[in-house]
Amino acid sequence: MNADNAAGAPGEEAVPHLSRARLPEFPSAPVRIVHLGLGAFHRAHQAWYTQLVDPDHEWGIAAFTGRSPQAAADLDAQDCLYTVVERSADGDSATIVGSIVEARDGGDVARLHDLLAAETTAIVTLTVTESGYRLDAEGTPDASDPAVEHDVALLSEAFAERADLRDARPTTTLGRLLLGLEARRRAGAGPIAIVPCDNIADGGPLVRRAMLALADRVHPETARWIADEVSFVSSSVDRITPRPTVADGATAATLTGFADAAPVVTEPFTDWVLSGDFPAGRPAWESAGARFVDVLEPYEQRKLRLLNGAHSLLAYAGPLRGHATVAEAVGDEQCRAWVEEYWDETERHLPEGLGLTAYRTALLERFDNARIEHRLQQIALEGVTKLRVRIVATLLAERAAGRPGTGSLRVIAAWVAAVQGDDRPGDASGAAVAEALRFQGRERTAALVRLIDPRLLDSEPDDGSALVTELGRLVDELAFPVPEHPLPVPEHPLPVPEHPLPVPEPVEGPTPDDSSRSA
Ligand SMILES: NC(=O)c1ccc[n+]([C@@H]2O[C@H](COP(=O)([O-])OP(=O)(O)OC[C@H]3O[C@@H](n4cnc5c(N)ncnc54)[C@H](O)[C@@H]3O)[C@@H](O)[C@H]2O)c1
Ligand SMILES: O=P(O)(O)OC[C@@H](O)[C@@H](O)[C@H](O)[C@H](O)CO
Repeated sequence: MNADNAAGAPGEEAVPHLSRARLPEFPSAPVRIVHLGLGAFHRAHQAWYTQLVDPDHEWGIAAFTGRSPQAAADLDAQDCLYTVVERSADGDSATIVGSIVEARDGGDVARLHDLLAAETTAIVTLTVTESGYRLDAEGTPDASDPAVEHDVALLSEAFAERADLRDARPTTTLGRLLLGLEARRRAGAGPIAIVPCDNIADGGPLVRRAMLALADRVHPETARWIADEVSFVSSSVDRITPRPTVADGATAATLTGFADAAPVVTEPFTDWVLSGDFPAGRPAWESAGARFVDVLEPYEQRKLRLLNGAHSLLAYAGPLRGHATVAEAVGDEQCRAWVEEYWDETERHLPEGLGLTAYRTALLERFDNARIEHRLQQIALEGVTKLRVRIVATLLAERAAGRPGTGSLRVIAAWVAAVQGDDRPGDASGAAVAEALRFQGRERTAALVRLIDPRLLDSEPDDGSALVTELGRLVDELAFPVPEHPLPVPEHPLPVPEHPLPVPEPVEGPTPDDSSRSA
């Protein structure tokens, strides 16, 4: 074995790296799917489903990173093979996955161009995080974001001049996707499906509107082609997949016998519900349990509001009570009671027939799995966008029904407490959060709420005054909790001296008032 292609300290038996030459059962399939956002979740979910349903190796994935090229380099070094470790409360099992056949730096726009211009490419999936779409509260590309404006200017020039698009360097996800779609239009390569797989609501129509708005600003002819030829598919995705750790490589090697620089650890549970058309074909994902439905909304709302909403609650309230992971936080009776309170409230605004009692029980079991080390710090990132998606609808509905919405308000209160703390969670809206924090007291609270969604204040009869008061009370309660056990009362009260302390005799002399008189 070549020493360059094996892991192990001197003296230890070397563990071979994953490679297709060693594992001929994983031949490279031709690329038919392009993925944007090569992170842990894509590897544990869409790529895993694709492998399960593609025994003849017809559906290869070319995956692009979003920001750092590292994940692409790590995967590329092992022929894009990697290990999915399924971690239940009882133990681990491993699967090697080979459906990703090309891993690229997201900046390699020329390759993205060529892949989308190919008729054989049928699907683009995305997992670039909620804030990676760079949308404002109305769901249009955020015109106050300099990166969005940079791409609009750059692509307007490139599209108008019919320049070689391979030379253009847009930096945003939607800008890059628009370049790829223009390449497809010019090549006459036909229709294609775009499938956002992030935790966003109504993802197909949302990304379609955003894409059309962007294209309309850049080149209206391209916008018309997208409206006619591109299908935007909504999907609700679920599989808890924490950020990988160094220890995961060792686990993967023990389970498979291969060293792996890009393993993922995930829970056994998985779910994928999709709605929309695939005009150029798709893998039979339903054979691995994915469901294709006409109306996605109920499944999506159940998942985003119950699972992700509770995750956000734990992510902000948990650390205030000393917890670092989901399992630790949900094991705390107080946090669990807050989750139940939030769920009771959320349930009132979910459609019937979704088996919510069983769903909640199953969620608690999944959260309780302490072998999945899902760090609250990771979930706490990007609170502005996440709370907008996960919490706002329930809170608006509760307030409209004349109820306080305490369970949902508490999630926002916990976020307010977190962003006011020393270790503020990272956020693409960080500058706006910092701006809001320049205010004090009620004004600060109102400015922070307005960032999440202005309707939370504007839809209130008193312009949100009572809501801000209630929020302030909840923030105080979270940040300065009343001790659960009041300070102990000594069993034997301090003895009262039998003889009171002697009162000193008055001292003779002038008082301050006397001084003027004595002068
Ligand atoms: N991890 C999970 O448990 C899970 C489950 C369901 C859905 N998801 C969805 O998948 C997303 C990604 O999760 P992950 O675990 O793969 O995260 P990750 O950090 O491992 O990967 C995220 C990917 O998106 C890219 N990215 C991040 N911010 C970006 C930006 N602003 N612009 C462009 N690209 C950007 C990163 O470079 C990376 O390629 C989540 O945000 C969520 O919407 C995750
Ligand atoms: O991945 P994020 O950062 O969008 O959100 C963190 C978690 O709430 C989320 O990843 C869940 O684990 C996931 O949605 C479960 O399917």
